[in-house]
Formats: sequence, C-alpha cells, structure tokens
Amino acid sequence: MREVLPWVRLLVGRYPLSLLGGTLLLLATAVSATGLLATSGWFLTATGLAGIAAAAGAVITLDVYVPSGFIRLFALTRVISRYVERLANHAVVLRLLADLRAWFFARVAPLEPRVLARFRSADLLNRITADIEALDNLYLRVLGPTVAALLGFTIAAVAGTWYAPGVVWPVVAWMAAAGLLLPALAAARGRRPGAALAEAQTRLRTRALDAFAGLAELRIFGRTEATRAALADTEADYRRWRHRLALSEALGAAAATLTGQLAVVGAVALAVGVFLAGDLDGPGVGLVVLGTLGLAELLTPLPGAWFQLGRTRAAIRRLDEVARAPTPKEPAEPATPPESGPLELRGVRFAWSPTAPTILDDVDLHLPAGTSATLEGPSGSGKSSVAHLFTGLARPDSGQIRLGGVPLAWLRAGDLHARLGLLTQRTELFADTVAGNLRIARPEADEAALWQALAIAALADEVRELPLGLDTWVGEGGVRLSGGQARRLALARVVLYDPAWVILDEPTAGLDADTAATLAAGLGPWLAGRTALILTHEPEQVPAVDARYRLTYGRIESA
Ligand SMILES: Nc1ncnc2c1ncn2[C@@H]1O[C@H](COP(=O)(O)OP(=O)(O)OP(=O)(O)O)[C@@H](O)[C@H]1O
Repeated sequence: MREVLPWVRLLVGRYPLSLLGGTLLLLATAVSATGLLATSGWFLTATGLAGIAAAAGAVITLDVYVPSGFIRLFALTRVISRYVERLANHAVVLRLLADLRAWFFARVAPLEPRVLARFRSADLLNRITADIEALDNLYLRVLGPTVAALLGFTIAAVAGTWYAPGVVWPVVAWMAAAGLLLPALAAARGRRPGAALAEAQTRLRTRALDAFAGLAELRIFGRTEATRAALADTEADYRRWRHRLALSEALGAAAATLTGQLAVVGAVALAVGVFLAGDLDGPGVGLVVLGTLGLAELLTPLPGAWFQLGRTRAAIRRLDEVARAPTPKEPAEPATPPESGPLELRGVRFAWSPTAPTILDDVDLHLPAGTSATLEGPSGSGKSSVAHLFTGLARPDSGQIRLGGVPLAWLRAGDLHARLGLLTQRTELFADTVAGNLRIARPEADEAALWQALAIAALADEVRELPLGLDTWVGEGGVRLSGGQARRLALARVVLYDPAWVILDEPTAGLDADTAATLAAGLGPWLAGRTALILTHEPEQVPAVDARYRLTYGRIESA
C-alpha cells in the first residue's frame, strides 16, 4: 500500500478544502439517512403503541408535529446533501484528473529518448488516459466513503453514550469491525485481478493502435484476419479480468449488505433485551432498529471500492514507472545563453547503452561560428545520434558539447532549444493545416512569414496551387502530403523558427534532383551567417558548405 500514500498526498494536497467538503457531504447524507430511519422508527412505533393504547380505552397524548418535522427535515437534507455531494465530488475529481494529465505530460516531456524508448506510445496513451482515470476511485470510492464511515460510526458511538448504549455500542462495534475487515479482505483479493486488468487493457489498446497504424501493410500482406483474431483474443482476456473483478466486487457488496442486515437482527435482539429490562421504551426500540438500518448504508459501498483499489494500485505503479524515470537535470546555476559562436564536440564518448555499439569514441569537432558543414557516413554510423547529442535529447557518456563556447550541461533546456533548430529524420507533422504546422515554430508568425519560410523550403509554389493554400489540412502525420512535401514542410518549420544554430538531418531525403537543387538554392542564402551541421547521405544535393566531415566507427574525420 506504500505506493498509494504519495498519490493520496498529491490528490489531497491540491484541493484539500473541496475534498474535505465532499467528505463532510458524504457524512451529512449518511447522518440524514440514519436520522430519517431512526425518527421514522420512533414515530411509527409510537403511533402504533398510541393506537393500541387508545383501542384499550386509555387517553394518550402524542406530539406528532416535532417528529414529523424531523422526518421532513431529514428527508430533505438527505436528498439535497446527496445531490450536492455527487455534483461537488465529481466536479473536484474531474478537475483533479485533468490536472494530473497535465502533470503527467509535463513529467514525460523532458525524458531522454533512451528513457522514453522503454515505453511505447500506445502504452503512454493508456497511462495518461485509463491509468489516470483509475485514480478517481481513490477519493470518490475509497478515501471519501471510508473517512465518512469512520466519522459516522464515531458519531453513532458518541450518540450511544446518551441513548441506549447497550444496543448502539455493540452494533457500532460490529459495523466498525466489519468496516475494517471487509475492505482489508477486498483489497487483498483485488490486487491480482486489478493488476491483470490494467495489463490486459494496455495490451488491447496497443494491439488496436498498432493494427490501425499498420492497416495498409496488414492488408497488403493479407494479415487483417490474423490481426482481427489476435485482437479478439486480447479482448476476451480483458473481458475475463473485468468479469472477475465485477464478480468479486458484487460478492463484496453482498457481504457488506449481509453484515448490515445481521447488525439489524442483532439490534432487534439487543433492543428487546434492553426493553424488557426497562431501560428503553417501545418507540426507542423502533428508533435504534431502523437507525441501524440507516447506519449500514455507510458500510455497503466499502468492500467493492477497496476491491477496485487493486486496479487503482496497478495504475499507480504504472504511473510511477514514468513519473520516477530519471529526468535530465537542469543546471543549478544556468549559464547566460550565447547568441552566436561555434558548435563543438570535445572528447565526446557516446553509446545508447553500455551494450550498444559506440557512436562517438573520444571525438573532437569544431564548427566555427557562421559556417556550415556536412556530416556524412554509412547508414547506422550514428549521424542522427550526433544530432540528438547537440540538441540535448541525449547526453554524452563523457566529454563536452559546446554551443557558442558554453557547455550544453550549463544551459537550461529551454534556452538551448530557443537557439538551436533541428530537422529530425522522422519529423512529426500534426493533424492540422499547413499554417498550423508551421506556427508550431512561431505561433505569432504572419502569413508573409509563412510564405517566406515555404519559399526557402521550395514548397511555396505547391502550397499556392492547393485550393485552400495555407489552410490545407495535412491529415494525421501529414498523410495528405507526399513524403517529399511533408519533409519540406518540416524544413520550412525550422526555417520559420529562425535559429542561430541549425542541425538538418537528411534535408533532401525523398526529393528528386530538380527539387533538391531548388531547395539547395533557397536554403544556401538562409544558412549564411548561421552555424549549421547537415547530416546527409547525399552531399552533392545539399547547399555548398564550408567543410565536409565523415563519421565512421566512432570517429569524425574530414571527408
Ligand atoms: N533513440 C535511440 N535509442 C536507442 N538507440 C538508438 C536511438 N537512435 C538511434 N539508435 C541506435 O544508434 C545507432 C545509429 O543510428 P543513427 O540513426 O544515429 O544512424 P544514422 O547514421 O543516422 O543512420 P541513417 O543514415 O540510416 O539514418 C543505431 O544502431 C540505432 O539503433
């Protein structure tokens, strides 16, 4: 249960007053329900006894106004507090979940690619949606009702000090014991199916997303039927765990109801005993017996909720895995970010993992300010990895990377990224318009600036010919554009960003010779004055550069 406590603190710490208010409303609902039944029990018995006495010829006076007033009051407060409680508690929990999603995204965003590579996108999607959603159980069904039940039982025990302790105390003791035992049993039994359900749900979502993302390939290779069958199996597994969880939850609820009913039977037996001893009058018997029925309402939801805690705990463990992943450390005293200067590697060693091949083996590279260079090398030699290093997305195992003479380790990530532009090999286009995709780089850019960036990236003419121009929808991942167009749109985004240092990974990949030449002609003047490193297989297609380097077997040498 240790893993749950930090999350309880996190949740409670955000909206302590709202959560306290919600719990008190839960308590108010239970007090009203118990009060309603208790006063009804008293009133019904009193009127019944008065009727019998009247039939026997006795003269009886019974005040009907005060008890019926209380009955109306409790009936009213019960409905109102239940309504307000549902509204308030769900509102605060939805707000909490929204906050947690933003918090989770902020934890994931700075993770290094080698850490992020441990989690698949579909898995992260499941964590930020289903796992965070599972946390609603923690307050709504576990914390709130449990605290309300404890307070309710305490109030009942205190009330018993004045009224019929011989009945109230044993009844409360029985319910409190059941209130501890049943949830504890439920929590223990829910652990395994809860964790299995979380895993089955992730498998289902990952499989479904994979199937949709790779639909074209699956169709071409005739694997849609096999994929459908695999999805159906995963779905069946998911359903099985859901069924098990629902069944056990129902058993827990039944056990709680039975405990409550036994308490009522016990209350009848005890109340009759106390009545016969002359310590309780007839209406008092009705009051404690029906009051017990009301008190049992506090117990009923607990086992089911604690059973579901297994699912919540599994969600917490999965969220912790990401939240506790090591985030790159920001410098304690960040350096003033440079505005220009060379791009350098000094004695840099880097491998993606201790068992992976060495990408850079004690490498020095000096790119003077305002010059450009290409870095060539066979596929897999590590060119893109060098881009990751320069942008701080990966950290060297030893040595220093410097920007304008300042080691990257001394710069805040935000300061570095404000000055260094990167075109990655697999740049993501968002499901948005051409303009929307460009404005990721500069949200306030006007249309003239967008057209200028497109012209430099040799894409302006093609966009102008589209019926909707800049407002053309590019589709998910830019599917409505050709591969080459998508690449140039991504390049135009870097151009719009206007960085002093630029790293372009394969800017001409997928372009025919003519388009590549137009691109080189536009890009050349834009690169002038910037410090640029172009990673490429096709050095003849990129703009003229000041130096050419080659990366092989962990060394960078002049080409
Ligand atoms: N994010 C990553 N996590 C772990 N390993 C990675 C990562 N990116 C690249 N690698 C590994 O680093 C090695 C070099 O890959 P990289 O993409 O840097 O080479 P490249 O020279 O750019 O290749 P290409 O010319 O084919 O694009 C490969 O073995 C690859 O598996």
